[in-house]
Amino acid sequence: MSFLSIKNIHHTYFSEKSATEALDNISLDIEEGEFVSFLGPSGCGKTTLLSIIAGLFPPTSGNIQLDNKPIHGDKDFFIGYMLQQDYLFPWKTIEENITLGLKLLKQDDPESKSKALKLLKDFGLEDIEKQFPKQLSGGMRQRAALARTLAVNPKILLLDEPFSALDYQTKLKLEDLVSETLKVFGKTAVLVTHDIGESIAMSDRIYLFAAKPGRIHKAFPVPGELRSLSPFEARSHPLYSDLFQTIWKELESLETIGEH
Ligand SMILES: Nc1ncnc2c1ncn2[C@@H]1O[C@H](COP(=O)(O)OP(=O)(O)OP(=O)(O)O)[C@@H](O)[C@H]1O
Repeated sequence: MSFLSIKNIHHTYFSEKSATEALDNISLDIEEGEFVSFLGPSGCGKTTLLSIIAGLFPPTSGNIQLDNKPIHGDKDFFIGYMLQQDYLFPWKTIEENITLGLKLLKQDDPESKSKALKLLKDFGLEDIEKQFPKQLSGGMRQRAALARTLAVNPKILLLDEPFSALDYQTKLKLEDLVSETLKVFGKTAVLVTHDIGESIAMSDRIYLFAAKPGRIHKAFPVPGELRSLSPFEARSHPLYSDLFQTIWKELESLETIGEH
């Protein structure tokens, strides 16, 4: 079985007056160390699926397993979440924020702590470790959030539009840092994004979702030539432009279908 195995997931949100079918028969497999993106128009169920992978709630039906174990109810599973907002604790220093997860999990042995502090250094945060989040730029705060997420050594990283609130230059730099770090750590990751370019530059595979109900429209493997480059370098490769055009046309066709 694959590292993350999702089989025939359906999800419906029920309220007193209505039922919204958010996901219709989603099946996909992600191998350990792969980087996969969920791309698609608003409301196509990307965040719902990411939340189910995170174990925030179970799907209405279907099966999901991580590392051969069901996700729900298994407290050993370790899932790192990185969001648009950094959610650092404002009253704690950057160093305290990064080591906090270790304390909560009672993993703050000297070795884990020194690994966490090394991340701080690797991410260029060592000079500001005693500062508080509000003293830092958005890019620095996201770097600290990434270090905090990796410090607890999660099995999988779920990235929900983590770059979308940043200015363009910072976003490109952070994409490179995240991509390089995940390759070095061999981490499995799922990125939710609206940005076609970002999904091509960072992923091994892209799932394009369609809406109403949310479903996988098509999967696009990213050519290996791009995977050996940094996201920044990948953006100027001809294969990047080819895939961009292909996905753009598919997205347009989805919108046309939606208009009728
Ligand atoms: N808590 C909820 N209760 C009811 N309906 C919901 C809830 N959360 C999401 N939905 C509906 O489920 C569908 C999928 O939503 P979801 O947020 O997963 O899509 P998305 O692709 O992540 O959208 P976006 O890109 O805008 O964030 C939408 O129709 C949305 O309105």
